[in-house]
Amino acid sequence: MPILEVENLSVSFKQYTVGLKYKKSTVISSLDVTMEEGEILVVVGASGSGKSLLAHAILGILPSNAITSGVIKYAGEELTPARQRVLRGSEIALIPQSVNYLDPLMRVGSQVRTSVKNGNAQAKQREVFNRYHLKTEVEKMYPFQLSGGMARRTLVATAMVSGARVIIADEPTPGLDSAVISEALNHLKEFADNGCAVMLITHDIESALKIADKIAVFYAGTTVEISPVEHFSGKGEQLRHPYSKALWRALPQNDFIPIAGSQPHPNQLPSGCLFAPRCEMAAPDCEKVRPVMRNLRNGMVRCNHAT
Ligand SMILES: Nc1ncnc2c1ncn2[C@@H]1O[C@H](COP(=O)(O)OP(=O)(O)OP(=O)(O)O)[C@@H](O)[C@H]1O
Ligand code: NI
Repeated sequence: MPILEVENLSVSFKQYTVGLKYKKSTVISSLDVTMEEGEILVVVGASGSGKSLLAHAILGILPSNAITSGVIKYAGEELTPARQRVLRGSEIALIPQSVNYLDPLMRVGSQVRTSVKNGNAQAKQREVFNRYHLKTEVEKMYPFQLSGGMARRTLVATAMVSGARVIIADEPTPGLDSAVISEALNHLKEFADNGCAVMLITHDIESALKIADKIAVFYAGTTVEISPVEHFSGKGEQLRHPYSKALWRALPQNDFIPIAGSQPHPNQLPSGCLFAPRCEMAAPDCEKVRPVMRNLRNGMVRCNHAT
Protein backbone atom coordinates (compact mmCIF):
# COMPACT_ATOMS: atom_id res chain seq x y z
CA MET A 1 0.00 0.00 0.00
CA PRO A 2 1.33 3.49 -0.80
CA ILE A 3 2.24 5.55 2.27
CA LEU A 4 0.98 8.72 0.59
CA GLU A 5 -1.72 9.08 -2.07
CA VAL A 6 -2.84 12.24 -3.82
CA GLU A 7 -6.04 11.77 -5.80
CA ASN A 8 -7.61 14.31 -8.08
CA LEU A 9 -6.12 17.27 -6.22
CA SER A 10 -7.09 20.74 -7.39
CA VAL A 11 -5.92 24.02 -5.90
CA SER A 12 -7.30 27.43 -6.83
CA PHE A 13 -6.63 30.89 -5.50
CA LYS A 14 -9.26 33.53 -4.95
CA GLN A 15 -8.09 36.70 -6.60
CA TYR A 16 -10.07 39.80 -5.82
CA THR A 17 -10.69 42.05 -8.79
CA VAL A 18 -12.97 44.98 -7.94
CA GLY A 19 -14.49 45.37 -4.48
CA LEU A 20 -15.74 42.00 -3.28
CA LYS A 21 -15.69 40.44 -6.74
CA TYR A 22 -13.13 37.75 -7.27
CA LYS A 23 -12.11 35.23 -9.86
CA LYS A 24 -10.74 31.79 -9.20
CA SER A 25 -7.45 30.92 -10.79
CA THR A 26 -6.80 27.19 -10.89
CA VAL A 27 -3.14 26.42 -10.39
CA ILE A 28 -3.40 22.66 -9.83
CA SER A 29 -6.04 20.52 -11.56
CA SER A 30 -6.86 16.83 -11.09
CA LEU A 31 -3.35 15.97 -9.98
CA ASP A 32 -2.59 12.36 -9.01
CA VAL A 33 0.53 10.95 -7.44
CA THR A 34 1.48 8.21 -4.98
CA MET A 35 4.55 7.58 -2.84
CA GLU A 36 5.79 4.20 -1.61
CA GLU A 37 7.97 3.46 1.41
CA GLY A 38 11.62 3.03 0.48
CA GLU A 39 11.11 4.79 -2.85
CA ILE A 40 12.33 8.08 -4.27
CA LEU A 41 9.80 9.90 -6.40
CA VAL A 42 11.33 12.74 -8.39
CA VAL A 43 8.99 15.53 -9.47
CA VAL A 44 10.01 17.56 -12.51
CA GLY A 45 8.25 20.13 -14.69
CA ALA A 46 8.49 23.73 -15.80
CA SER A 47 8.56 26.61 -13.37
CA GLY A 48 5.01 27.34 -12.21
CA SER A 49 3.75 23.81 -12.94
CA GLY A 50 2.61 23.35 -9.32
CA LYS A 51 5.45 21.34 -7.76
CA SER A 52 5.91 23.46 -4.62
CA LEU A 53 2.16 23.87 -4.19
CA LEU A 54 1.77 20.08 -4.15
CA ALA A 55 4.37 19.93 -1.35
CA HIS A 56 2.56 22.68 0.55
CA ALA A 57 -0.82 20.95 0.04
CA ILE A 58 0.56 17.70 1.50
CA LEU A 59 2.00 19.51 4.51
CA GLY A 60 -1.12 21.64 4.95
CA ILE A 61 0.73 24.95 4.63
CA LEU A 62 -1.04 26.53 1.63
CA PRO A 63 -1.91 30.22 2.03
CA SER A 64 -5.36 30.97 3.44
CA ASN A 65 -6.81 32.16 0.11
CA ALA A 66 -6.25 28.72 -1.43
CA ILE A 67 -9.28 26.52 -2.17
CA THR A 68 -8.55 22.81 -2.53
CA SER A 69 -10.50 19.74 -3.59
CA GLY A 70 -9.57 16.08 -3.98
CA VAL A 71 -8.14 13.68 -1.43
CA ILE A 72 -4.72 13.25 0.15
CA LYS A 73 -4.24 10.06 2.16
CA TYR A 74 -1.45 9.15 4.55
CA ALA A 75 -1.09 5.46 5.50
CA GLY A 76 -4.49 4.80 3.94
CA GLU A 77 -6.38 7.44 5.91
CA GLU A 78 -7.44 10.87 4.74
CA LEU A 79 -5.08 13.69 5.71
CA THR A 80 -7.46 16.21 7.22
CA PRO A 81 -6.15 19.63 8.32
CA ALA A 82 -6.19 18.38 11.94
CA ARG A 83 -4.10 15.31 11.04
CA GLN A 84 -1.75 17.46 9.00
CA ARG A 85 -1.06 19.61 12.05
CA VAL A 86 -0.20 16.51 14.07
CA LEU A 87 1.89 14.76 11.42
CA ARG A 88 3.76 17.78 10.05
CA GLY A 89 7.35 17.69 11.29
CA SER A 90 6.87 14.28 12.89
CA GLU A 91 5.65 11.77 10.27
CA ILE A 92 5.87 14.09 7.26
CA ALA A 93 8.85 16.43 7.00
CA LEU A 94 9.86 19.14 4.56
CA ILE A 95 13.47 19.84 3.69
CA PRO A 96 12.98 23.40 2.48
CA GLN A 97 14.97 25.03 -0.28
CA SER A 98 15.82 28.06 1.76
CA VAL A 99 17.94 28.03 4.89
CA ASN A 100 15.77 30.96 6.01
CA TYR A 101 13.47 28.31 7.47
CA LEU A 102 15.89 28.02 10.40
CA ASP A 103 14.87 30.16 13.37
CA PRO A 104 17.42 33.00 13.43
CA LEU A 105 17.08 33.52 17.19
CA MET A 106 17.56 29.93 18.32
CA ARG A 107 20.83 28.00 18.64
CA VAL A 108 20.93 25.28 16.00
CA GLY A 109 21.42 22.46 18.51
CA SER A 110 18.19 23.41 20.29
CA GLN A 111 16.34 23.69 16.98
CA VAL A 112 17.30 20.18 16.01
CA ARG A 113 16.45 18.88 19.51
CA THR A 114 12.90 20.28 19.32
CA SER A 115 12.30 17.99 16.32
CA VAL A 116 13.15 14.84 18.29
CA LYS A 117 9.86 13.12 19.08
CA ASN A 118 11.03 10.09 21.09
CA GLY A 119 14.05 9.27 23.22
CA ASN A 120 16.89 11.43 24.50
CA ALA A 121 16.84 14.62 22.43
CA GLN A 122 20.42 15.63 23.15
CA ALA A 123 21.88 12.22 22.40
CA LYS A 124 19.93 12.03 19.14
CA GLN A 125 20.95 15.54 18.11
CA ARG A 126 24.65 14.77 18.80
CA GLU A 127 24.44 11.50 16.89
CA VAL A 128 22.92 13.16 13.84
CA PHE A 129 25.42 16.07 13.98
CA ASN A 130 28.22 13.57 14.02
CA ARG A 131 26.72 11.74 11.09
CA TYR A 132 26.47 14.93 9.03
CA HIS A 133 29.93 16.18 10.02
CA LEU A 134 28.68 19.06 12.14
CA LYS A 135 31.18 19.61 14.95
CA THR A 136 30.06 19.77 18.59
CA GLU A 137 30.61 23.53 18.77
CA VAL A 138 28.03 24.03 15.99
CA GLU A 139 25.32 23.14 18.55
CA LYS A 140 25.80 26.49 20.24
CA MET A 141 25.85 28.56 17.05
CA TYR A 142 23.07 30.69 15.64
CA PRO A 143 22.01 30.21 12.00
CA PHE A 144 23.85 33.38 10.83
CA GLN A 145 27.14 31.83 11.98
CA LEU A 146 26.76 28.76 9.75
CA SER A 147 28.19 28.36 6.26
CA GLY A 148 25.67 27.53 3.51
CA GLY A 149 26.69 23.86 3.60
CA MET A 150 26.38 23.63 7.38
CA ALA A 151 22.94 25.24 7.27
CA ARG A 152 21.74 22.75 4.65
CA ARG A 153 23.11 19.84 6.66
CA THR A 154 21.28 21.21 9.70
CA LEU A 155 18.00 21.14 7.72
CA VAL A 156 18.64 17.53 6.69
CA ALA A 157 19.57 16.68 10.31
CA THR A 158 16.26 18.18 11.47
CA ALA A 159 14.34 15.92 9.07
CA MET A 160 16.45 12.93 10.12
CA VAL A 161 15.87 13.25 13.90
CA SER A 162 12.14 13.79 13.38
CA GLY A 163 11.85 10.13 12.39
CA ALA A 164 9.49 11.11 9.54
CA ARG A 165 8.30 8.41 7.16
CA VAL A 166 7.64 10.84 4.32
CA ILE A 167 10.32 13.38 3.38
CA ILE A 168 9.66 16.11 0.84
CA ALA A 169 12.72 17.98 -0.46
CA ASP A 170 11.87 21.06 -2.52
CA GLU A 171 14.81 21.92 -4.79
CA PRO A 172 17.55 21.08 -2.31
CA THR A 173 20.36 21.53 -4.85
CA PRO A 174 20.02 24.72 -6.94
CA GLY A 175 23.28 26.44 -7.76
CA LEU A 176 25.45 23.98 -5.83
CA ASP A 177 28.63 22.43 -7.13
CA SER A 178 28.56 18.80 -8.13
CA ALA A 179 30.23 17.41 -4.98
CA VAL A 180 27.67 19.15 -2.76
CA ILE A 181 24.82 17.99 -5.01
CA SER A 182 26.00 14.37 -4.66
CA GLU A 183 26.18 14.78 -0.91
CA ALA A 184 22.63 16.17 -0.74
CA LEU A 185 21.28 13.39 -2.99
CA ASN A 186 23.10 10.72 -0.97
CA HIS A 187 21.34 11.97 2.16
CA LEU A 188 17.98 11.50 0.43
CA LYS A 189 19.01 8.03 -0.75
CA GLU A 190 19.84 7.13 2.86
CA PHE A 191 16.37 8.20 3.95
CA ALA A 192 14.83 5.91 1.33
CA ASP A 193 17.17 3.05 2.22
CA ASN A 194 15.90 3.40 5.79
CA GLY A 195 12.35 2.90 4.56
CA CYS A 196 11.17 6.50 4.11
CA ALA A 197 9.19 7.63 1.10
CA VAL A 198 11.08 10.55 -0.45
CA MET A 199 9.76 13.19 -2.83
CA LEU A 200 12.48 15.19 -4.55
CA ILE A 201 11.29 18.29 -6.41
CA THR A 202 13.97 19.48 -8.81
CA HIS A 203 14.92 21.11 -12.11
CA ASP A 204 18.09 19.05 -12.24
CA ILE A 205 16.75 15.93 -13.96
CA GLU A 206 20.19 14.60 -14.79
CA SER A 207 21.40 14.47 -11.16
CA ALA A 208 18.04 13.28 -9.84
CA LEU A 209 18.00 10.27 -12.18
CA LYS A 210 20.95 8.83 -10.25
CA ILE A 211 18.78 8.21 -7.17
CA ALA A 212 15.21 8.17 -8.54
CA ASP A 213 12.88 5.18 -8.60
CA LYS A 214 9.96 6.92 -10.30
CA ILE A 215 9.61 10.26 -12.06
CA ALA A 216 6.44 12.35 -12.08
CA VAL A 217 6.27 14.95 -14.83
CA PHE A 218 4.14 18.03 -14.12
CA TYR A 219 2.70 20.36 -16.72
CA ALA A 220 0.47 23.37 -16.05
CA GLY A 221 -0.63 22.13 -12.63
CA THR A 222 -1.20 18.48 -13.36
CA THR A 223 0.68 15.19 -13.69
CA VAL A 224 1.09 14.22 -17.33
CA GLU A 225 3.22 11.14 -16.73
CA ILE A 226 4.58 8.85 -14.04
CA SER A 227 7.39 6.67 -15.29
CA PRO A 228 9.94 4.27 -13.84
CA VAL A 229 13.40 5.85 -13.96
CA GLU A 230 14.73 3.38 -16.57
CA HIS A 231 12.45 4.90 -19.18
CA PHE A 232 14.36 8.18 -19.04
CA SER A 233 17.06 6.94 -21.39
CA GLY A 234 18.09 6.88 -25.05
CA LYS A 235 15.97 9.20 -27.14
CA GLY A 236 13.09 8.90 -24.71
CA GLU A 237 11.33 6.27 -26.87
CA GLN A 238 9.98 4.53 -23.77
CA LEU A 239 8.43 7.67 -22.31
CA ARG A 240 4.69 8.00 -22.68
CA HIS A 241 3.70 11.65 -22.86
CA PRO A 242 4.82 13.99 -25.66
CA TYR A 243 5.76 16.62 -23.05
CA SER A 244 8.02 14.20 -21.12
CA LYS A 245 9.71 13.24 -24.38
CA ALA A 246 10.19 16.91 -25.24
CA LEU A 247 11.56 17.67 -21.76
CA TRP A 248 14.02 14.79 -22.09
CA ARG A 249 15.17 15.80 -25.57
CA ALA A 250 15.65 19.41 -24.45
CA LEU A 251 18.41 18.41 -22.00
CA PRO A 252 21.90 19.54 -23.01
CA GLN A 253 23.29 16.00 -22.94
CA ASN A 254 20.55 14.85 -25.32
CA ASP A 255 19.64 16.72 -28.47
CA PHE A 256 19.09 20.08 -26.76
CA ILE A 257 15.95 20.63 -28.85
CA PRO A 258 13.57 23.04 -27.13
CA ILE A 259 9.85 22.91 -27.83
CA ALA A 260 8.02 25.91 -29.22
CA GLY A 261 5.40 27.77 -27.19
CA SER A 262 4.97 28.04 -23.45
CA GLN A 263 3.01 26.49 -20.61
CA PRO A 264 -0.49 28.05 -20.40
CA HIS A 265 -1.15 30.60 -17.66
CA PRO A 266 -3.53 29.43 -14.88
CA ASN A 267 -6.11 32.03 -16.00
CA GLN A 268 -6.08 30.80 -19.57
CA LEU A 269 -6.11 27.02 -19.44
CA PRO A 270 -7.30 25.33 -22.65
CA SER A 271 -10.57 23.41 -22.26
CA GLY A 272 -9.17 20.14 -23.62
CA CYS A 273 -5.74 18.62 -23.08
CA LEU A 274 -3.51 21.25 -21.45
CA PHE A 275 -0.59 20.33 -23.71
CA ALA A 276 -2.60 20.17 -26.98
CA PRO A 277 -1.63 23.68 -28.20
CA ARG A 278 2.05 22.62 -28.26
CA CYS A 279 1.63 18.97 -29.17
CA GLU A 280 2.73 17.61 -32.54
CA MET A 281 0.36 14.67 -32.14
CA ALA A 282 -2.71 16.76 -31.25
CA ALA A 283 -5.91 15.50 -32.90
CA PRO A 284 -9.30 17.28 -32.95
CA ASP A 285 -10.54 15.33 -29.89
CA CYS A 286 -7.57 16.60 -27.82
CA GLU A 287 -8.95 20.12 -27.91
CA LYS A 288 -12.37 19.02 -26.63
CA VAL A 289 -11.89 16.78 -23.60
CA ARG A 290 -9.29 16.76 -20.85
CA PRO A 291 -7.64 13.34 -20.81
CA VAL A 292 -7.66 11.40 -17.53
CA MET A 293 -4.64 9.65 -16.04
CA ARG A 294 -4.45 6.03 -17.20
CA ASN A 295 -2.08 3.10 -16.70
CA LEU A 296 0.32 2.42 -19.52
CA ARG A 297 3.38 0.16 -19.65
CA ASN A 298 4.27 0.07 -15.93
CA GLY A 299 3.60 3.80 -15.61
CA MET A 300 0.82 6.32 -16.07
CA VAL A 301 -0.03 8.92 -18.68
CA ARG A 302 -2.58 11.65 -19.25
CA CYS A 303 -2.84 11.50 -23.05
CA ASN A 304 -5.46 9.71 -25.12
CA HIS A 305 -3.07 8.97 -27.96
CA ALA A 306 0.00 7.76 -26.05
CA THR A 307 1.01 4.19 -26.78
N1 LIG B 1 -0.37 32.49 -3.16
C1 LIG B 1 -0.60 32.40 -4.48
N2 LIG B 1 -1.59 33.07 -5.09
C2 LIG B 1 -1.83 32.96 -6.41
N3 LIG B 1 -1.11 32.15 -7.23
C3 LIG B 1 -0.10 31.44 -6.70
C4 LIG B 1 0.22 31.52 -5.30
N4 LIG B 1 1.28 30.68 -5.05
C5 LIG B 1 1.60 30.13 -6.24
N5 LIG B 1 0.78 30.57 -7.23
C6 LIG B 1 0.81 30.16 -8.64
O1 LIG B 1 0.71 28.75 -8.70
C7 LIG B 1 1.45 28.23 -9.78
C8 LIG B 1 2.31 27.07 -9.31
O2 LIG B 1 3.31 27.55 -8.42
P1 LIG B 1 4.43 26.62 -7.78
O3 LIG B 1 5.20 27.45 -6.84
O4 LIG B 1 3.82 25.36 -7.25
O5 LIG B 1 5.32 26.25 -9.05
P2 LIG B 1 6.63 25.32 -9.13
O6 LIG B 1 6.32 24.21 -10.06
O7 LIG B 1 7.07 24.97 -7.76
O8 LIG B 1 7.67 26.31 -9.84
P3 LIG B 1 9.25 26.50 -9.61
O9 LIG B 1 9.90 25.40 -10.38
O10 LIG B 1 9.53 27.84 -10.19
O11 LIG B 1 9.52 26.44 -8.12
C9 LIG B 1 2.23 29.39 -10.37
O12 LIG B 1 1.52 29.81 -11.54
C10 LIG B 1 2.15 30.44 -9.30
O13 LIG B 1 2.18 31.74 -9.85
NI1 NI C 1 8.72 25.45 -6.63
